[in-house]
Amino acid sequence: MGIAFRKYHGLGNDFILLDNRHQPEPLITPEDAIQWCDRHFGIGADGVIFALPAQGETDYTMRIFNSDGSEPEMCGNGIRCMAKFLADLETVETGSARPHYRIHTLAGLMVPRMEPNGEVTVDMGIPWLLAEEIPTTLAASDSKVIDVPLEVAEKSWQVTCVSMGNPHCITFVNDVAAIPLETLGPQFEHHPAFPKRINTEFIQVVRPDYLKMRVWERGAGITLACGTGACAALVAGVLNGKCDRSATLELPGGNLHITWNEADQHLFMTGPAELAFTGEA
Ligand SMILES: N[C@@H](CCC[C@H](N)C(=O)O)C(=O)O
Repeated sequence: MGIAFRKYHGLGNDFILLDNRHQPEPLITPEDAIQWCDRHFGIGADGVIFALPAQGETDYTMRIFNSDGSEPEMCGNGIRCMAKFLADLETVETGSARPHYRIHTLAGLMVPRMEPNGEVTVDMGIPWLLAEEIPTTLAASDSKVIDVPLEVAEKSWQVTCVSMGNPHCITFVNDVAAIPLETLGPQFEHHPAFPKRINTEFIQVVRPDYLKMRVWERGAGITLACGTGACAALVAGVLNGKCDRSATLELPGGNLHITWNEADQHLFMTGPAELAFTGEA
């Protein structure tokens, strides 16, 4: 007997979801995840997500392995997919699903809420901005990293760093389509200034409420969308005076809507989460 899985995606950022609610340890190893995520020899995905038992005052716990087997702290598109997965499981089991979930992650509490149109809005918590929190050596540990120079591929880039629990390095450019992401991405990811590696977003400001984004993800490479990256990019845009606190982020896989509340500093992300197919591996 194999392990049953369901594959979901958020704007083409795709994940294998496992019902791990009966035991606290992930059903498969990081090595298995590498094999399962392989697009030629496996199921194919950007990561594997485990719906685990609750911790503390939460409903469930989420863990994720990237397609290279590393374990990130958080995943924005993934948590929308996890909410949809849980709602689908609960509907089969009890005939109805909760309108929202309190989910424990390595980045703290996240709260996805189901929208009437099928999209999911997630309270992503508060961004972390200090260099030691990212982490990066680009500034003193208790300083923010806003519009500082970083040497990559024999060029100086002005970068801003934001942690959404996981680390992001954001660069504003005139034309995202002109960025050679395949060659630049790995050089940002493995730059010695980032001891835990980094997710890298290139952002083009079309209007203060509309940004275009391309992303190179730590542990996964080029993906069609990144939820934590879109949140980090909006925060970087606000910190650099380039965008509004509420904006649409256009990614290769589609659009996300992000709002950074002034009152409590929480970020809210709204976007789709869809079932692609189910199987057994
Ligand atoms: N695609 C995700 C982020 C997944 C984790 C990332 N690769 C990391 O290592 O931090 C998202 O939608 O946020």
